Formats: sequence, structure tokens, C-alpha cells
Amino acid sequence: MSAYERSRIMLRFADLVEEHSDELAALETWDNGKPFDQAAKGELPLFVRLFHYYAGWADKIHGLTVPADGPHHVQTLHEPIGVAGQIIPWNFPLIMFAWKVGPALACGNTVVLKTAEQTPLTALYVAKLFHEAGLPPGVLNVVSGFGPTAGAALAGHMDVDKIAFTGSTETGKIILGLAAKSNLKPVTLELGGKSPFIVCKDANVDQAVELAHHALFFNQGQCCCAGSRTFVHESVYDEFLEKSKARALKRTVGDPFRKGTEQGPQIDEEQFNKILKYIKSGQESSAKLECGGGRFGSKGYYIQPTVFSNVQDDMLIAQDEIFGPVQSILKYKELDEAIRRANASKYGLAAGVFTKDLDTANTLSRALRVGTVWVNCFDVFDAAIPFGGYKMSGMGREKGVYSLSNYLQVKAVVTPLRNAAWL
Ligand SMILES: NC(=O)c1ccc[n+]([C@@H]2O[C@H](COP(=O)([O-])OP(=O)(O)OC[C@H]3O[C@@H](n4cnc5c(N)ncnc54)[C@H](O)[C@@H]3O)[C@@H](O)[C@H]2O)c1
Repeated sequence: MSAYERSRIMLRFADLVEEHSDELAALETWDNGKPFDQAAKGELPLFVRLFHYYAGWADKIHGLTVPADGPHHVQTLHEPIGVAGQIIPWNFPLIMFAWKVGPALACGNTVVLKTAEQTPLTALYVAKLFHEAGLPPGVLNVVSGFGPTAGAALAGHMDVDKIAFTGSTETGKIILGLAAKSNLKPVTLELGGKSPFIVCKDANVDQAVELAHHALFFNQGQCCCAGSRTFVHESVYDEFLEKSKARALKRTVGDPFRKGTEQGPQIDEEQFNKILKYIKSGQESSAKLECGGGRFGSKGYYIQPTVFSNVQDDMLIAQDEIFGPVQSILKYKELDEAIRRANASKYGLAAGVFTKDLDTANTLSRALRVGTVWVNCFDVFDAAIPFGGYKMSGMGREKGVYSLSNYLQVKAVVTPLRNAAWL
């Protein structure tokens, strides 16, 4: 199929998704528990935008002619890798589908995608729409299955030419091992995080509180890049703390289909129990529980928006990815100290920086060892912006132009030139 035809199918698919937006948003909420408005107004439009973006790339992927020494004509061909295996998590089932399938198809690959066991519905639905849009049978294959069986089979398969994974760092290591033990397929990994959100002394406190709140609590705290270590300068610490607590107490928790709900239930019982265990460990340490700290209501996996103050770097809640609505607030004095402490993590996915001072913003942007620095903003997920991690937060970048190289082979073709005079 020509690249243009691929692009047209992706555009037709995006139109179909737009037409089916309401059903898809409802399915996403059913599957995951996220607020319907978030799925309908945020994630569905972004999903469509991602496919528009990748449809735009499909017919603009090409190699180079290369000036080699000597009488040779050298060209590079950018070819699809072949069969791309993709394993996605449950926190953003549709968005993760788009990050993975978009570049793979734009580059002309075929795909076998395994959804998370908790959230199989929307990928099956959109796969049907892809076929309605004209995608030939066999190009996109969605498999519902469990990680250690279906996922591992994909990562360890000799006929899968590339594997892309998003999920926990622990599973990422297993994927890398399976790829190494089988056919050495190239691997991209988007893993966990413990992202710092640094509030500087010159910050507008009200704005910083709102942004830090959103950075942590968005999607029930189930974001790989959640701003889960809120570092606050000592001069604004008390005011920040009081206002953060008030904001968390105001957060509306409940039925994700109800208008105005900001926070639905956690994904499942396992995550629910894990988060409560972390809250308990915070309470048992010398951190101060400012609000929340337990189950919300008596039915469903809802957790009270929780804020801890006086959090120290060596506490479990400051080190582990909690993946829940638990904000940890830490105090700092000097900028250098904030940089050192922010970087003292095995993760390096993202960071938030809140300041009016350009020099401070520049210093922090360069000093932080993370894949994304959001300055005076957070969670900006444009299709063109690359995303990925330093250190144990992953390997490779998704989205943007950088994602294409994950799905392409580069072939050099060298031909002797008969008449060197034309060199
Ligand atoms: N970075 C992220 O976006 C992200 C997403 C989900 C979970 N997490 C983190 O992971 C923790 C645990 O959540 P989880 O258990 O659902 O994550 P996970 O890493 O186990 O699951 C992610 C995906 O990997 C698959 N998988 C699991 N074991 C596998 C294996 N042995 N081989 C191949 N595939 C396998 C799962 O089926 C799922 O599709 C969370 O608490 C959170 O800290 C991170």
C-alpha cells in the first residue's frame, strides 16, 4: 500500500473515532473508572489529534542521499521494521493505544497489541473502527490477555521484530530480558516515575497550589509522570501547605459518570490495597497526615484525596511510585539542594518547575535529569512533544518525530559510480 493510502485510512479512522466519541468515552470510564468528562473532553480529542498527527507523517518518511568518500552513490532507505509487538497499561488505555499504534502504522508496520487485563474494551472497539476505515485484515491485531502469558509470549517471540512497552519498571526489566533471550528485538520502554514538582520562592502560591494539585491527583493519581514529590521553598511552605490541604479537601470524589466529579475509583482492588499500604507507611513515619488517609465511602475502590507534609527523602512515600491520590510535600531551602534531592531518584521521567524567574527556570530545566520539564505548566501532552524517561523511567521516546525511528530500519544502499567526473 502506498504511504498516502495509509495516511488516508488513518484519517478516515480518526473521523470514525470522532463520530463514536461518546460511546468510546463511556467505555473508557466503565473500564478504567476515570471521570467521563476527562475521557470525553480530554482524552478522545487527544486520541483523534494523535492519529491526525501520525497520518500526516505517513507520506513524509524518507531516506537521504549520503556524500561518501570515493565514487559511490549512497542512499538510505527507511523501511518498516516488520511486526511490532506492543504492550500497554490500564491508566490511559486509548491514549496508550494511539502513542503505540499511530507511529507503527505511519511507518508501515503491522501490529500485535496486548491491552492490560483490567482495560480491554476500548482497544477492541477502535480496532473494529480501523477495519471499517479500510485497514486490511491482519495489519492491526488486538489481543486481550494476561501479562505473564500473552504479554510474555509477545516479548519473547522470534517472529516479533520490535517490542514497545508501557507499565511498571519491574515488568520493563522482564520485557528487556525476554527480548534479549529471544531474537534481540529492539525495545522501547516507558516506565514508572517519581516526578518532582518544584515550587520556587517567587511563585504565585495560589497558582502553584492548583497546578501541583492537578499534577498529582489527575487520573486518580495513576499517571507515570504524576508530580508525586512536591518540593516547596521554605519561604512559601506554610501558605502552600494550608492551601494544598484546602484544595484536596474540596476535591469531588465519586461516581465518574456524575457531572463535576474530579476523582473516580482506583483501577482495582490490588492497586487500592497497595495505595492504602503506602498511606499507612506514611502515617507510621514522621510525615504528617494533613488530610485524607483512608477509603472514601464504603463501596468501590475510592480513596480520599490525601496530603502528607514534612515528608523526608528517605521515606517510602517519597521514593516509591504510589500510583494513587497521595500528595507528598517536602520543604527545601536552596535551589541547589532542590536539584540534588529531585535528582536523587532511580526514576527520571518528568518534572514540574514553578517560578517567575527565567534564570531559575533555565537552571532547573538543564539540571534536572528527566525526559520532560514542564515550566509553569504540567501534563501538556501534545502529539508533537516527545515523551520518555531518563534512568529507570525507560528507554526511547514516544510521540513527535522521535517516535518514528522506533518503527523504522535504516538500510544503506551503496552503488559504484561509473563516471567519477560527475562526483
Ligand atoms: N508507567 C505507566 O504508565 C504505568 C502504567 C501502569 C502501571 N504502572 C506502575 O506499575 C504498577 C503495577 O501495575 P501493573 O501491575 O498493572 O503494571 P504492569 O507493568 O504489570 O502491567 C503493564 C502491562 O504489562 C503487562 N505485563 C505484566 N507482566 C508481564 C510480563 N511478565 N510479560 C509481559 N507483559 C507483562 C500487563 O498485562 C499490562 O498489559 C503500578 O502500581 C504503577 O506503579 C505504571
